[in-house]
Order: sequence, then C-alpha cells, then structure tokens
Amino acid sequence: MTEPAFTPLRSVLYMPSSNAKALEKAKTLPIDGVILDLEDAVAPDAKPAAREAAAAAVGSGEYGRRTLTIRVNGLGTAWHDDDIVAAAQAGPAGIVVPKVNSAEEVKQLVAAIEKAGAPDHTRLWAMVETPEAIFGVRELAAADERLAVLVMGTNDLVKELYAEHVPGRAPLLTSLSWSVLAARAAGIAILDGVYNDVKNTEGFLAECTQGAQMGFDGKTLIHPGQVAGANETFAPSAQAVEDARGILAAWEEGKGSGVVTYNGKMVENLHVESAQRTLSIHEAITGLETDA
Ligand SMILES: CC(C)(COP(=O)(O)OP(=O)(O)OC[C@H]1O[C@@H](n2cnc3c(N)ncnc32)[C@H](O)[C@@H]1OP(=O)(O)O)[C@@H](O)C(=O)NCCC(=O)NCCSC(=O)C[C@H](O)C(=O)O
Ligand SMILES: [Mg+2]
Repeated sequence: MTEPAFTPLRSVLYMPSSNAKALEKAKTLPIDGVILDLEDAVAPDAKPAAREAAAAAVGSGEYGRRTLTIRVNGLGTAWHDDDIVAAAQAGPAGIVVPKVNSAEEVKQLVAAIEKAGAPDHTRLWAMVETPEAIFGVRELAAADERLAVLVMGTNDLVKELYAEHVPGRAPLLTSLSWSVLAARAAGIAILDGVYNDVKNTEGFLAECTQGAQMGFDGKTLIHPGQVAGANETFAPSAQAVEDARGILAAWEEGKGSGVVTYNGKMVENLHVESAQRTLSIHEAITGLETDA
C-alpha cells in the first residue's frame, strides 16, 4: 500500500452524522479532519438515516482538503456489518472503528473492509479505549498496513478503568504514553482523545499542550470552538520553525563535523532529522492554509 504524503491531523472534529446542520457547518471550519459519527452520538433509531447521510457526505466532494472519515458502530453490535459495507463503499479516507481490542480484530476489520470493496485510499483508524487494547497495543498498531491511525477514546477508557476525568489526566497517562509508543514503533499516526467541557478554553488548551508534548499528532474534538486551539497547539510554533531553520543552517556550515552548536546548544544528526520533520510539518500546514 503506497503511503500518502504527510497529511496534518491537528484538529479532527466528531459530528453526529444525524445532525444535518453540523455536517453543513463542517464544510466551513478550518479543521484538518472530520469524523462522521454513527456510534455514540447517534441514537439507535437514527442510525440507518445517519449511515446514509455519512455516505452521502463522503460522496458529495464538498469537504475540500479535509480528511473525511466515518466512525462505524463497533464489532458485535447490531449495526456494525451494515455500517462497514456502507462506509467501505463510500470510500472515505478512513473508517474509524471504536473499541478495537486486539491485532486479531484489526485483521478481521481489514478483511471485512476489503471484502466490502473499499478502495486502497480508505484506511482503518482504530480506537484504543479499552484495557484489553492497551495491553496489546503494540501488536494492534502493527497488525496491518491498512491501519493508519490510532485514536484514543478517553471517555471509554475512564469508564472502563473506573477512573475520573481530572486536570493533568494522571489516571490516563500510562495508557496514553503506551499508545504513543506503539504508534511510533509501528510508524503510524495517533490522535489524542476529546475534551468534554466545551466551554472551558483554559482546560482544553492545557490538555492540547499536554498531548502535543507527549507526541500526539493532533486531537479529536467535539465542538467548533476547539478547532483554533488545536490547530495552533499541534503546529510547530514560529520559534520552533526558526530554530529548525537555524539548526539546518548551522549543520550545513559545519559540514563534515559530526557535531556543531546552534544558540549554544549541541546539534547532532538526530537534531537535524527532528528539524527537517518540523519544517516538513510546517510546510504541509502552510500549504493547507494557502489552499483554503
Ligand atoms: C457538545 C454538543 C452537543 C454541543 O452542542 P450545542 O450546544 O448545539 O453547541 P453550540 O450551540 O455551541 O454550537 C454552535 C454551533 O456549532 C455547531 N456545532 C456544534 N458542535 C458541532 C460539531 N461537533 N460539528 C459541527 N458543528 C457543530 C452547532 O450546530 C452550532 O451551529 P450554528 O447554529 O450554525 O452556529 C455538540 O457540540 C456535539 O454534538 N458535539 C459532537 C458530539 C459527538 O460527536 N460525540 C461523539 C464523539 S466523542 C466520543 O465518542 C469519544 C470517544 O469515543 C471516547 O470514548 O472518548
Ligand atoms: Mg468511546
């Protein structure tokens, strides 16, 4: 499977696929990605119509550069099989599956998605939100090359752990870090969980900063008011871009030596690689903003 060019996923907004107003609104928001939800945010009676609306949204071609995904209902639910067929045939960038527990389930899901005729560009996004998933997350993340993104489900994790949502997320740190390690070892992307208190900007920004510092590629969101903060926090800052350019210039100047300094700090090849990564993310984001 050919890897697509780097795609920023700083801000990925869930919306109930049963909410026509939200689906319309998403076309105007500066989000990197959309999760058209068929699971938790959609009442049982509304699920068939929501499934059709999600497929129609993907087919509409009206979401521009935004990465479009559909979140289906989980394995073992009454809606799962029909959701998978509809999503695979709609061909979004990703099919998000909640409560994926193991590498075996990843393989089972990939087989179902392929059997339903998904195009190559439709990747699996697996939600990590159960204790069983956390214990097997390394194998889960590396189970199949169609798996492109891990998505933390921090509400379900808190529920399953009998834990509490607290500032700083101490009860979740083991699961979050372990999942970031697994995603990096497998070379795939990973998105942080949602922040429920939509009116608490300060708490939201603190959690974005924590997620970015831990290595997440971006954050899943539930409200348009969270988009700007996630876009800013998960993009390299102006200072980071300036430093990256400075590191590359210092390295070029000291060509041939294995170590140089920039602003008094040691620079080795590994710092050069990080600087190059920072600049490619910055350029990809700048490209999006130019296209928007
Ligand atoms: C949380 C909400 C129910 C709040 O809704 P509401 O009170 O209507 O918000 P506002 O009045 O402030 O809305 C302002 C405008 O923005 C639009 N809007 C709101 N939310 C969205 C959205 N998610 N996407 C697109 N547009 C949205 C409103 O329509 C208003 O528009 P306008 O009138 O034109 O100005 C609501 O935000 C919401 O439903 N959010 C999504 C909930 C959701 O999808 N939940 C499921 C995913 S989270 C999850 O399951 C995580 C995981 O599994 C885990 O375990 O953690
Ligand atoms: Mg969940």
